[in-house]
Amino acid sequence: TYLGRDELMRRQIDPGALKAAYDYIVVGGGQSGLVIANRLSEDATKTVLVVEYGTFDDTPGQVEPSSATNYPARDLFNVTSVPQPGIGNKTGTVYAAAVVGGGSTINGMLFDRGSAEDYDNWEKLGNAGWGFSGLLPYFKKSTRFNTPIDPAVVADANITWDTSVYGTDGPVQVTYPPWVWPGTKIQFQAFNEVGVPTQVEAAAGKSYNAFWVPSNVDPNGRRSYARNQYFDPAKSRPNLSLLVNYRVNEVLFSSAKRAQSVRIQARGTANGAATITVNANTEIVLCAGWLHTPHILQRSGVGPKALLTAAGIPVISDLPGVGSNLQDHPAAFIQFAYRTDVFPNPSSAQTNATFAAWVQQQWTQRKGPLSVTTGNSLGTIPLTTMNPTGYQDIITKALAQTPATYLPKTYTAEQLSGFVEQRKILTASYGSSTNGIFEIPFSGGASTALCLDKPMSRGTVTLRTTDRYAEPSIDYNTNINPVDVDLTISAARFYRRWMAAPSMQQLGPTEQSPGTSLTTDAQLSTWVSSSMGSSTAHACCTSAMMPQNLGGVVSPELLVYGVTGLSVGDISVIPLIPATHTCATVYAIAEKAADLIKTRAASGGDPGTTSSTPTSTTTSTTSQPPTTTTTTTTAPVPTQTHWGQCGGQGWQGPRVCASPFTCQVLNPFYSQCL
Ligand SMILES: Cc1cc2nc3c(=O)[nH]c(=O)nc-3n(C[C@H](O)[C@H](O)[C@H](O)COP(=O)(O)OP(=O)(O)OC[C@H]3O[C@@H](n4cnc5c(N)ncnc54)[C@H](O)[C@@H]3O)c2cc1C
Repeated sequence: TYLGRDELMRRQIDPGALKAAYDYIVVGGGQSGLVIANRLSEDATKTVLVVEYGTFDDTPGQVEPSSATNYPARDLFNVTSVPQPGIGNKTGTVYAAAVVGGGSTINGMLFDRGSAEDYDNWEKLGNAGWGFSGLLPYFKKSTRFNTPIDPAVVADANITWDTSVYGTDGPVQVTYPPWVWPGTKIQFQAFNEVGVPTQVEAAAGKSYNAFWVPSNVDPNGRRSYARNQYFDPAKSRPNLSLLVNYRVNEVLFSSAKRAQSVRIQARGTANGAATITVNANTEIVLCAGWLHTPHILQRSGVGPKALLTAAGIPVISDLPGVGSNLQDHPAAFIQFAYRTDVFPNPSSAQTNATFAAWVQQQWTQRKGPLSVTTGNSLGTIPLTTMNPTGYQDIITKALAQTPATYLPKTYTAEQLSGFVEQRKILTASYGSSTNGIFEIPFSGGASTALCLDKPMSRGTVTLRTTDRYAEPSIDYNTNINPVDVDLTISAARFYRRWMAAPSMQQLGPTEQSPGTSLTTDAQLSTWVSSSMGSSTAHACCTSAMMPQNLGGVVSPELLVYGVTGLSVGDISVIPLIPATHTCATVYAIAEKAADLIKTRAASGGDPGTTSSTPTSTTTSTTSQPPTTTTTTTTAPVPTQTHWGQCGGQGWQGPRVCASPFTCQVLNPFYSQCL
């Protein structure tokens, strides 16, 4: 079957075979969790258990480039945000992976890094060692750059790179696919004409202006990701165990507030049904992603005191920042059409049968348009370029705001101070010519998503006080801060300038939305509200690495404040969202996290090795000891859904689906066929 159940059964450990204790327990076998589990289990004397809510996705197509825009529901949590007043009360799809390999199993395979300033900003927030120079070794360690297989495509499109900023033998394989739509070259030229030069290698800390971005695919064009590059090579290690289809409910603490065990429950079983408690000798590492790492912390008594008290959860550590500081890249969809587009273009396969046949023929050699994932070129534009005469006014406006006005009402004095620090750094980035504020993905198409890379608004992930096991409440607070609207208006006006560039005229661009009649700030602000979506699947920052007196949740060593033996190794530790798609950054964070964990274990520092009786944080579930009885998994397997491939390549807006599929626009950025 599509899930490859035999393979699934071979790979997962049986819940009955669980040991009473492991040296390390990694919560979540997603992207970061598999990296950390691999690195920790390199030491054969250390036992590592990974507990993952999802299962294996062995669908053959899931490693093909076409999977980059499918986002299969079987591999995602089913969550929707609360209505967003800043964008006309729309609710938004919440993107959080529920599958072995996590986001790396289903993402768009666009593999870029932020600019050096993005990471240096983290360091400025009190996180020594987390600037670009501190992370570069881990960007390298996680990657291996393969020379693109088609030198003709490289030469024709003038794709450039610098191998020195990638690894040579890291797990994740990175390269440029053998296809570029001809219109892309014209778009690069037009960028150059409006003051946006092309970078030679953006991954060298220069991912601003216009640049090429590789895909995380192997030389055969197949997805290279955490599951096949970090887990599969390590899966036969006797000291590494992965339990799938289990949810971690809580972390349990000793009376000395040392994280001592996790309480887990089979997926799909009723809350309050039998649970199992597994002990950790050395450390528990939370890698459940931006959505569930804060949720698990809150359920475990680590979070905002008022929230925990309302939910009847004893407070282990009052950390107001758990679940706050939520950031993503919201996107507004801008639509143009080309009257005199070059041939072939991303729509040609739908309109020209000869070209469609050629595309299929090329794909038999794993070349041509079907080798492309979501595209390989980006404009990430500094505000000083987008709005040279108005950027200073936006900065002044941001700095003049009373911070609490646009922040969640739950923010404490510490969190407000933390936001003020963030704002100082963010506004410096708004005035920088070497840091991008808006992303414009382009691959030959005329329409695209304008993605706000540095939002000023902050959202929340909040446990439901009446049902702690229900999915948490997600409030992105998209565009709640008017500065974000000003930035998006700047981006829309800049896009028009780009479309008006001399080179672009050979394509005959015509504006469709916002529409040429909308010119004033007020008109464009209405358009922003109607066209913007909350997420491009880059949510982060909900257990931020910042000083505790600024509302932080973890230290620069990634240890959770107020307890011992507990760390976070996933995307939620990011304090400020970088101007990049987040996958490559998560690999670097997880690689660095693994080194930090190993180093402190070797030095006998935190978390120590004391053991005492765990204190339960809830009485609503029943703990049962692990048994040695062999049982087969009782966790339900999601039902199969047919997923079709949407027509078109690159960012072409709503896509045409082949009958009998119906095209569903997920957000302005991506669409899929149901
Ligand atoms: C649809 C989509 C498209 C994307 N496209 C791109 C792209 O093109 N380029 C790019 O750079 N980035 C992209 N991203 C972002 C990137 O993939 C993510 O930021 C990254 O994978 C996050 O890694 P993580 O380890 O923090 O979380 P995840 O990889 O999400 O891992 C979290 C894991 O924890 C598990 N889990 C959750 N709760 C529990 C629990 N209670 N108990 C046990 N397990 C639990 C989940 O099942 C999941 O496997 C995309 C993301 C998505 C979702």
